[in-house]
Amino acid sequence: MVIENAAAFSSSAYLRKRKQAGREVVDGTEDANHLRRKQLKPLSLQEHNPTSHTDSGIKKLNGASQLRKTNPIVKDERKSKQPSDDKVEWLEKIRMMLESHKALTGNNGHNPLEASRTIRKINQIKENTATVVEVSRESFMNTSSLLDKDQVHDLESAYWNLKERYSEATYSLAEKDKSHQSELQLLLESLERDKGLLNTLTAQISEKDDVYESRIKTLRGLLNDKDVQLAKLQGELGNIKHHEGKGRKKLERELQQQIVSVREQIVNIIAEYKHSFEEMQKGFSIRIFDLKKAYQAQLQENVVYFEKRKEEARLQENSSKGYYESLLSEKNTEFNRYQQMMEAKISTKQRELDEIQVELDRTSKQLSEKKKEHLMALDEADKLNMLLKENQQMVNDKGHTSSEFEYKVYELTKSNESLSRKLFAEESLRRQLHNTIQELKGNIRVFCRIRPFLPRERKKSEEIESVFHYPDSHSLEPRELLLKGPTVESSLGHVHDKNYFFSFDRVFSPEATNESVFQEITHLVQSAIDGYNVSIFAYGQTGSGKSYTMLSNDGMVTRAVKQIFEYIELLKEKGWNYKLQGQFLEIYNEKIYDLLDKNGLMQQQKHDIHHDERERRTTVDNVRVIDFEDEDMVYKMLGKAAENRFIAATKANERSSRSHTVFTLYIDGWNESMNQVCRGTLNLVDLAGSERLSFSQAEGERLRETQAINKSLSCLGDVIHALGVAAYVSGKGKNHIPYRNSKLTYLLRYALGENAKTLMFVNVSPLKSQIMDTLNSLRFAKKVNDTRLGPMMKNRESMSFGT
Ligand SMILES: Nc1ncnc2c1ncn2[C@@H]1O[C@H](COP(=O)(O)OP(=O)(O)OP(=O)(O)O)[C@@H](O)[C@H]1O
Repeated sequence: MVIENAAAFSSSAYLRKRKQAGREVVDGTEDANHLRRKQLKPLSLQEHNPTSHTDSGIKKLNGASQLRKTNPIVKDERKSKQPSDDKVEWLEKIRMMLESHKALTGNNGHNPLEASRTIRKINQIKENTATVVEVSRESFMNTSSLLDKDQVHDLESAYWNLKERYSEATYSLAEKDKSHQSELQLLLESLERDKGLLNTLTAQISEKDDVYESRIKTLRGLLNDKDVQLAKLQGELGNIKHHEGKGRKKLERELQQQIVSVREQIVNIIAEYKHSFEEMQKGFSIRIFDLKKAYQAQLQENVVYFEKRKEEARLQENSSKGYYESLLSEKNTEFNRYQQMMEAKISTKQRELDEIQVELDRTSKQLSEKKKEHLMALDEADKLNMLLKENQQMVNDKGHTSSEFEYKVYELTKSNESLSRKLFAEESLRRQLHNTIQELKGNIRVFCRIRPFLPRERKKSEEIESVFHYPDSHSLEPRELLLKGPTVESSLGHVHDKNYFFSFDRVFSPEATNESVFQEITHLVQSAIDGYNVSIFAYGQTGSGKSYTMLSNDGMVTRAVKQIFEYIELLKEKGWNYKLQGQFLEIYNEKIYDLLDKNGLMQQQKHDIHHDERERRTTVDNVRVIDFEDEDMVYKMLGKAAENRFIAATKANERSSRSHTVFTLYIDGWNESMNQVCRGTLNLVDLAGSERLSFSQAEGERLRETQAINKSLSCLGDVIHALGVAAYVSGKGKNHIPYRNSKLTYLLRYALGENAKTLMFVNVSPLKSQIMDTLNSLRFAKKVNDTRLGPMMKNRESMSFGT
């Protein structure tokens, strides 16, 4: 029974366990490699404490040795093969390797301190450069009113571009540093696992020692039992020797046999013990050898890997540091060059603007002198008229005609005629000067108007965050707008807000009233009275305030009509008479509708456009043109047009934002005594909503509408652009202007052109959710704004740097 137990413990079971332990080592190594390859989440440096694990492993081993010291048999047997020393030595080696790994990763692996020092350095350079950029930018912003929009825009773009590159560079360095650190952590984690495995194995070895100790104990117990049994038998044998008789011999033989058997058993137990002990020693040595080999391979691999990473990190760091430093210095040089260029431009512009200012002052002075003279002449004419009347009265009263009186009447009539001519000449001069001033301002102008938040929008706190800044709001004529754009992701995955800078002829913040806006267009209305073709457009997405600006009760249309009637009344004194006529058309799906003809509207009457090249006038077939005798007639007509528009629409609200309306006032004046005529037109256009309309989701009627709106708005942009190009190329008129590409541009052919004056309102919403539409509208308006017609702008263009 005892022998069976000992054998079962010694051979197969132990060998099976040893094999298992061997496989665990291999698995452990593979596991660590696998983890490294997979780059699992690293431990933080602070969590890692390799020394404590190593120490605890050694402590356990010492505990096992201690146990062995209490057992003399084990001690003697082990001394011959020295397994315990071997193990201690091997563990000590592993501990040293771990220590050297720790030192390697802490001091010589990829050095995070070095990387963060590099980042700090780069940040410092970046900060310095950013300060230079910021200071320069501010100084440019202060002088930006002296620059044209392209230059300011270029400067702004260069600035933002530079800023973006800096932040990308910084971000990239920080990312690299992060990835190095995480790799480092991963390696530390791998070591941690190796140490864990080592501890487990150490524990297993100790466990085996314990089993071994208890087995020895059992064998010793058995031996003791057998010794006792033997002593007892020998005692019995001694006692029997004193007995007499026949039975003694037999008893003696039996006892002798039992003693021999017990001795044999003892010998077998000792042999079995020796055998199993040798087996265990052999197995233990093999296991130690295997473990040693596996760990040495593993540690060697780690050392090679660390060395390689260290070298890679060093090379990478050197190259990226060099790259960003050279990028920064390149940008600095570029910026300095740009700064010098802009300074040169500023001083040129300053000189040019000074000259223009002098010219404007001179013209304005001339104008006010003429006005004074004109008023004095009016006074004189009144006095002479009075005198004439008095004289005629005297002649009538006295009932006699004297040649003296006739002569006086003749003289007075003559003088009256001369005064009328003078008045006419002065009015002509005023018109000429007014036009010169308008041309100096540019024949295409763009005003940007941001509508206020509506009461219902104020309830949504996420919407009322302001997306606009007004950099020159302190100025009398604010022109600049900064849009805080949508959040974007750079090519390096860096997420940030993008800002867009725009500059227009005027920027009206949400507080601006229709009255203050009209102040800025009153000169254009005056030009229409003076005989020019003037168009005022409202462009913008649905709900951005186009109709409010143009068609509301105190909007541009109402105010323009009022101004025209008041002025033509004044002109009567100067011998000018005027006839005012108007039409109101709607363009929907590239078809024209007459909003003043309800029946024609319902029957979808056909309206063809005709152009009279000589008169530079456009007429449309089957359209009602109303004669206006007073302001009220215009307002009634506007009311009727709004009513008919509503009736014509199947889905009233949608159609109103998806069609263009064109209100045209024909202003015809004549001066009989001077035999002069002047013919001006004023077009007030409320354009269809410019929101980004996707073809993919539209179908049927909606698709047609979308196509029509996109086409006509882009044609409008193309025509304005082509006019801008045509103004600067030689052989004017030869350039093709694509008026025919849409109904809107074809209808407004003479209102959009070299001698015409165009103002575009770009209306934008303050809502954050509509930022992309706002950006699109502002970009379209910028394209229009960049097109300049008129002497001043030609002059400006020739002064700018041609890049
Ligand atoms: N400057 C402003 N002050 C006060 N309210 C305004 C202003 N601009 C627009 N609104 C209001 O905003 C709303 C939308 O304006 P409006 O109808 O003029 O936009 P729209 O661009 O013409 O839209 P649609 O293309 O649909 O015709 C209206 O309720 C209008 O009264």
